[in-house]
Amino acid sequence: MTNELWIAGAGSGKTHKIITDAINIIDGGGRVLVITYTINNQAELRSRFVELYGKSSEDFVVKGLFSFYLEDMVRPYQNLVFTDRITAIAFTENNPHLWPGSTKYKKNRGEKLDDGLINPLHYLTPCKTQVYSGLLAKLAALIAKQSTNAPAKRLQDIYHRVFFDEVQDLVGWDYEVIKSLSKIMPSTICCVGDFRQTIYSTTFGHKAPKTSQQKIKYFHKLKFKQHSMPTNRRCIQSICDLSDTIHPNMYVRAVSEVDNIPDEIAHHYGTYLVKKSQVNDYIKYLNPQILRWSSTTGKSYLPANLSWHTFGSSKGLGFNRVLIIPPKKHIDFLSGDTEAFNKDKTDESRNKLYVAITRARYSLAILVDDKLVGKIPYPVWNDTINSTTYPKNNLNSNRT
Ligand SMILES: Nc1ncnc2c1ncn2[C@@H]1O[C@H](COP(=O)(O)OP(=O)(O)OP(=O)(O)O)[C@@H](O)[C@H]1O
Repeated sequence: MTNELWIAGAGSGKTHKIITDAINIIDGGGRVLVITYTINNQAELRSRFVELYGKSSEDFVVKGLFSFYLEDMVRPYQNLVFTDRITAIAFTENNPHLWPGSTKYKKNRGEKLDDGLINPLHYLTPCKTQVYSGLLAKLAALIAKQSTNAPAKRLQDIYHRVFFDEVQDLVGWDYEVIKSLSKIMPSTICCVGDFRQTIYSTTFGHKAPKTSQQKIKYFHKLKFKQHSMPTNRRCIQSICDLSDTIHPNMYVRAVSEVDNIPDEIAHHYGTYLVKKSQVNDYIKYLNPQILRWSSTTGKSYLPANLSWHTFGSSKGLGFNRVLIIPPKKHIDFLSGDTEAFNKDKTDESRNKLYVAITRARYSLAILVDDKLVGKIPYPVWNDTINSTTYPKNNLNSNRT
């Protein structure tokens, strides 16, 4: 057996695979570590493990990426580099060594001091007890090197399998860490992800690999065996077909394996437009999970006290019914403007649309201005619908 890379589309069963593999290992007396980037995905992994296993287990360990770096890669060996104990992570989206809003570096922040020793101010805040999140992977890679891979040896002793989920979000130094681990663990690591869902980046900077092609090449260089999963097990075919339009000509067609629509859902399924003037009725009758571009999108016309996710925070989740509140750019794209994303510096906006669409199992509705109806090639939710035809207690927001 070799280390594995599973790259597969939304809803193909990547999370399901992690959990069922983990259960098999735990039933055989083993211990599993799953590392993922977002808090929502950590919660989703834990709850789906309990759903399938029937209870929680201390042999199923889920950690956020930064906690993993700090607890497993850095802190046990930090004396090799720093004297003070690192107590916490200082979260940084931007390079903390640059003056804000500028490309100018602050003084004395380089990695090495004049005497060749490591400069604490490169990795740690001035009080020297907090480590910058964006430099944790670099520090973990440094410690792995200086300790001749002691963290990997320790992990190999503790865990029978180590999963990295949402691997598309890893960049640069994260890959140096995976390289150091794979030297000691040639058959323990399983990386799982979908490059169409790259919407975060774990850190700033220019270190490769950054693009999906570079990342896949890196895994191949480390001798990871690549696998795929051919079908979508979450979304019905019409939702798969809409999701396939988001990255045209890049991937094979998503084929749905969902052929059974529950009775309580069957009165409304498929892909629809919902007019702004009817959004309150739609929400009232169908109780969809609301996914909005940002926390403020649609604020002026959506009812207050709704439960919602942003497109980004919905990653990893699934719902029977979804109502998308898109930004103008997404509406332009869905109206046929194939160049709507052309000026974007990254694929984040396009990928967020793909993530949002693929959260829906049975019905996907997209909110549009009334005047745009007719310009977008999807049916409009039936505005003459009679509320008595809708069951009061439907299953619309059940997570999958
Ligand atoms: N082998 C399987 N047997 C039965 N159900 C499955 C299987 N694989 C996946 N499913 C179901 O299909 C749905 C989607 O699976 P899952 O969430 O694991 O996909 P995913 O690839 O992680 O999705 P995403 O990347 O979009 O978050 C879930 O409801 C899951 O329970």
